[in-house]
Amino acid sequence: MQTIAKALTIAGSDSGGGAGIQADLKTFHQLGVYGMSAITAITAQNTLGVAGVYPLPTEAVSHQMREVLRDLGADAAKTGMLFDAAIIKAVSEEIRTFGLKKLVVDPVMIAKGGAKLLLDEAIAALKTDLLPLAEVVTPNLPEAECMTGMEIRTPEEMREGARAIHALGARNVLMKGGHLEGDTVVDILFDGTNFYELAHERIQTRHTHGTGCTFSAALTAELAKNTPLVGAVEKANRFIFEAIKTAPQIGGGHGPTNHWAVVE
Ligand SMILES: Nc1ncnc2c1ncn2[C@@H]1O[C@H](COP(=O)(O)OP(=O)(O)OP(=O)(O)O)[C@@H](O)[C@H]1O
Ligand SMILES: Cc1ncc(CO)c(N)n1
Repeated sequence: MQTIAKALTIAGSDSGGGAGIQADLKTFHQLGVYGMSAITAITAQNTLGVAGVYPLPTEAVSHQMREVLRDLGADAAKTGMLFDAAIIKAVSEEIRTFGLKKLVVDPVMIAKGGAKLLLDEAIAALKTDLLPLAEVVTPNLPEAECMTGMEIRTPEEMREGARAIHALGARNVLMKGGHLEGDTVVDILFDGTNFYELAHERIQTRHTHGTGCTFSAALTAELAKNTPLVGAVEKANRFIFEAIKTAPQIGGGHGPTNHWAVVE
């Protein structure tokens, strides 16, 4: 019996189920990976927005990670919403202690409805403590702008932004292009030497809640299964495209994607 691949999500809870650890665990499961979680914050949230944010005590986050990693271990892990510098530092310490190498950092900062999921005072800790531990960091364009101070609105500016973020220590940078203008969505992977561009048509829909979480969870699941990085990014890209295209169309606002999406 082949040992099941295991992935750990270190992220916030989205009560609406479309983003956060809920999206991550559903995506891990759909891609055949055993999912585990260390919750960093609770949000009272639905498709209309985030009504409340309740960060957990730092020790509660560290303790969840230690209990999972000392017993079950993880073949790959991702970080999502981390909220403040203390949580970022505690999470970074446990990642170093347990030697987690296949780490996807999804630098969650602002929810689609505009709610702040990362305090401004935590940006520095994200860059100095967490990015150097990342196998790959997956910023959307506003997050990349925040981390670099650059304006990033075009594929060329995405490539320059990727270089700048790589210089902060992440081994690979996946710039997510959902916020680009126009009918084509381009994701750009930079490995420190080469750029890999994945372009596809923009799906005209409002149901894109949690697309970044779902994408990075799919990427994490593939890395947990030892898929090489470029192949893992390609699979995650296909998964999120199908998940958006077949979204369940629920909720009065930005609805969730389809975490039951099937891709080869
Ligand atoms: N309308 C769309 N049509 C097709 N692909 C999309 C669309 N919107 C986003 N994507 C894809 O979804 C993935 C996530 O990109 P996006 O920029 O939406 O992340 P995000 O802003 O972090 O998402 P969220 O904040 O909702 O979690 C990328 O692979 C992107 O190409
Ligand atoms: C808990 C949580 N994490 C991440 C996002 C980003 O969509 C969200 N809306 N909620």
